[in-house]
Amino acid sequence: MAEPDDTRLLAARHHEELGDAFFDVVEPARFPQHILRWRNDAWADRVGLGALSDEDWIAHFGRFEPLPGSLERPLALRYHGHQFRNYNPDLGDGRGFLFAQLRDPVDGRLLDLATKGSGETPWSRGADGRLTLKGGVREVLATGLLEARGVDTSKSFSLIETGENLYRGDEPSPTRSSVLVRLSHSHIRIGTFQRLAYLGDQANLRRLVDHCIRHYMPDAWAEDESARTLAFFERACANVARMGGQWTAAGFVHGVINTDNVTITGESFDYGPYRFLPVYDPKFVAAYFDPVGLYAFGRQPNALRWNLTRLAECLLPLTSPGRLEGVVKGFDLLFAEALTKATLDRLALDPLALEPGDPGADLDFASAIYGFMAASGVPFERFFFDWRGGPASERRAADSPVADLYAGAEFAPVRAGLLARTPTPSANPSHPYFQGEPCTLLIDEIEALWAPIAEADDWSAWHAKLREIAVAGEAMGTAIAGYRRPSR
Ligand SMILES: Nc1ncnc2c1ncn2[C@@H]1O[C@H](COP(=O)(O)OP(=O)(O)OP(=O)(O)O)[C@@H](O)[C@H]1O
Repeated sequence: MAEPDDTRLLAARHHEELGDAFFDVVEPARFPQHILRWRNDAWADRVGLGALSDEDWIAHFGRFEPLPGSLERPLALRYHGHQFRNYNPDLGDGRGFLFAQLRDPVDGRLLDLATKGSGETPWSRGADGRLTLKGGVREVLATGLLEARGVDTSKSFSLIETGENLYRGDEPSPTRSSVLVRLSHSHIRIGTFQRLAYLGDQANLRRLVDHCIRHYMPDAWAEDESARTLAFFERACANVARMGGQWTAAGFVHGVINTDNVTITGESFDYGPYRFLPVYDPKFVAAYFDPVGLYAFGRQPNALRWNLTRLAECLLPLTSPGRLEGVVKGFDLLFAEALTKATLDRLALDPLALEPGDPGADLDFASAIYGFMAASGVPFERFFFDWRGGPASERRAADSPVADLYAGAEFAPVRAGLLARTPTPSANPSHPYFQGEPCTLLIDEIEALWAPIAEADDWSAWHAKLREIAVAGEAMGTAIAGYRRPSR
């Protein structure tokens, strides 16, 4: 068995403690090939796996030999979910499993290493249990740019091409296969609760609430079950609101906000048909299979509130219905505050805080920004790039290719708000990144990165983009470390 020679790996096995009603032990697929395409060295270093050789990396993340001290066998997790508002009781990890758990040595958070495309499970529903290479390539890009834009997202930890031919309706087929490993702060989905509520399994519902509090929000603990269930729900709402605010400020359209795709920690994950916005547009829809725009950019907060309402319903046997409803009613304000914070973070500006504890001026400022973006059609990322650090970038913004948009009367309140605030230390206006162009990932760019891989197995443009994303993350103070080549 290949072993990491870095002793910092803090392996854990907490999911198993929930009991075998929560998962099925499964076998990984045996792939005909293992070609390492991406290893996330920055995060691997952080969690104590950075010293693995490529060979050992493939043994763990392509053949799924257990990591020492972690799970002995992979666990396909059980869950249900509303998909586009239709309840589906046949879900569960159909092409993935929980491979390992570990503690982040820096902040102590419990992290999961989980897979996508690792083979069939009892929940595959007749499908192949695989992930296309293009799907994996897109997910690595999305997670990288979201991290750079300050979104709490799962990290793409490993991508290995696996040498099979797959058939898909939405890709020219046959198409290449891959297995992805992601690092995430829990995979406990709203759908994990829904399954227990559907089965009427109150004992396990209680166990799950207590497990979530213990491992993901220990400050919510209270002796009284009703009080701690409510505190758990409040934390989950705040986490999900934070994620929604970060998505909006990042110009990100997730595309499939089903209850099996939202976790109680509010860490963004599952990157299928996602898009980044070219310009601010509430009607923008990412998924071709969302004809009515249920998950359009401007409807993301509603979708998240709807998800949380489903979570509240699951908790009805454990706490007061009226108080759960009160928390749901507070979601819109939580979201507005989260969006304001995420917007200020993206601009690296301190809040104005005219009155202590009164976020009013900052909320108004965020509204003015998005109002301006909608009315002017300024390219989404351009605005944040031009104005990062507010007054610290005023001169640079005057030289922007869209400077004329900043000269109109509609921009005046935004300019005043920008100039009234103090840049934070992470504004970093002299970083070389801000002398170049904003880092974007629009759909045409993604297709152009994929084309040379598909046509000539040429990965250079994809790696160049990942390097560019890493530089953007460094400039914006969001990256934990720089890019390193994927194989050595
Ligand atoms: N090719 C496939 N084979 C088996 N199951 C699949 C396949 N594609 C999707 N599924 C299952 O269908 C459901 C919805 O798919 P979705 O794409 O939202 O999830 P996923 O990306 O596979 O997993 P996750 O939500 O962990 O990111 C999941 O239960 C997933 O496991």
